[in-house]
Amino acid sequence: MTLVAGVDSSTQGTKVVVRRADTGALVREGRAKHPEGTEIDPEHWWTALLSAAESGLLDGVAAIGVAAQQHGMVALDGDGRVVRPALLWNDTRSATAAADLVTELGGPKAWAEAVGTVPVASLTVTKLRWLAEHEPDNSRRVERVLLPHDWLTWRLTGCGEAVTDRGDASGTGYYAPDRGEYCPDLLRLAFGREVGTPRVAAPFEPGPAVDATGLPPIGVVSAGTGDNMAAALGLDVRPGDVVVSLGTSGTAFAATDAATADPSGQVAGFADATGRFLPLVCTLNAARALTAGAAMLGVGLEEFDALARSAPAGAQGLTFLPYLDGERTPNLPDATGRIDGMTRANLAPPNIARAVVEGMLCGLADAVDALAGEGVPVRRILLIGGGARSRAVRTIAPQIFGRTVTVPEPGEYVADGAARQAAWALAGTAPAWEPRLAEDHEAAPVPEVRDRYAAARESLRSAVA
Ligand SMILES: Nc1ncnc2c1ncn2[C@@H]1O[C@H](COP(=O)(O)OP(=O)(O)O)[C@@H](O)[C@H]1O
Ligand SMILES: O=C(CO)[C@@H](O)[C@H](O)COP(=O)(O)O
Repeated sequence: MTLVAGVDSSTQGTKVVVRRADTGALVREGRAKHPEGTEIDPEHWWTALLSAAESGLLDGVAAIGVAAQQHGMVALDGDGRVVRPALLWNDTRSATAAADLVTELGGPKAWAEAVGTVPVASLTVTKLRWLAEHEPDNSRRVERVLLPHDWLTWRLTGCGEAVTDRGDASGTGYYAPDRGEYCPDLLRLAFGREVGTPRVAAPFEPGPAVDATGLPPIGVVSAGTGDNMAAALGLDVRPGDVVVSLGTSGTAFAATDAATADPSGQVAGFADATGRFLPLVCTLNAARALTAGAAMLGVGLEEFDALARSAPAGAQGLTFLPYLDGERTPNLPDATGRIDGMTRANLAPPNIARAVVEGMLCGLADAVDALAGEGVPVRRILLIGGGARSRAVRTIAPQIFGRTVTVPEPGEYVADGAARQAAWALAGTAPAWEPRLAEDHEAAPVPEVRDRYAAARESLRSAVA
């Protein structure tokens, strides 16, 4: 029995799955947490990977792939040491740098045409500008910039050649997914000079063997990819499927044959891990809005869930804007959250819990609309990520999205996608893995919840403009 492994090194933790290469059946899995914060020494990802893989988890594995949170800036000096902790996708300090870069290139349309995406603080290119402006000494030492998954793959393979894939590269802001090329002019614009970038491997290219102390011998390391691209691969998405992932970030994305270039900046025109494209909308506030809501009410996630389900649709008039960590879509990095519509009659824990779930989902329903506005067909919504484990989320989602919501059985779809990439790289052909079980959730739409949310969002937007 040939085994393959997939790693998901996401914002809050590392998950590792080991699956059969022929059927995709789950054999074993491991996990470890990452420290809190929006900057982190990449060494923590490495120790989390070793810890998730301890007790022989990877013994007998023939190939491994790594998927990780997108966009993080891992800046290395000439000796391959990090010059500072990695700045993560959810670190908003480069928001001014993003706005400056948009202006300097000639506006949002120029960026959409160049790289498919209008930079916001999440993109690596804006973090390079921030580094150049705020930390000149560190900046002078930078020889190479990698993404989190590139760095982990490089460590796994003994720090030889650094490789990436077109999916993760497309989230840098200095790689054009439609042309399949880096854009040295944009690196110079952002950083004042060019820096080394990893080679972009072909989809499913088999890489070298694992060469790292603390791990067993594994013959093939695939190129890896960004976590959203890996989830698309793990779910084997088809035309018409839109994935909504409720992790630390909220994302809505689809795999398409044509590249997108949205000058409004809502839809990022990423590439996927298979040679296609992955238009994607990302919010900064998803599952952690639920944990913050539960903490505010002084209850655990299960009780929070029960409270939300006990309140009527619309939370008796409460509307929650979930911008607890600022927001990326809409681009309001300095925004804060808000609860509107409070009265003596409706200010009760069930309504607050319900409003938090509804508000978080409304942000993702806007994301699905933005994809549709770019011509992405929406025939099925697939709900995944930690937040999809909440029963309240699963039952309220069809009311907010106004359509059937399909929830695949709980699982680690990012790590699964990385494992599938590894199996594909090993065999040279697509593995025919069994489709995963899924449950359809239906409910009558409640459009007034989205109408109230839209009014609150626009009122906040005009207040900060
Ligand atoms: N039953 C649940 N209800 C609500 N949130 C949950 C539940 N289970 C997990 N979560 C949340 O999901 C998040 C982790 O989801 P995950 O998709 O693994 O995120 P990431 O990939 O960003 O690390 C955590 O914030 C966790 O609190
Ligand atoms: O920035 C994005 C997508 O553009 C995020 O989706 C990150 O890739 C982090 O993902 P999670 O930790 O939420 O899975």
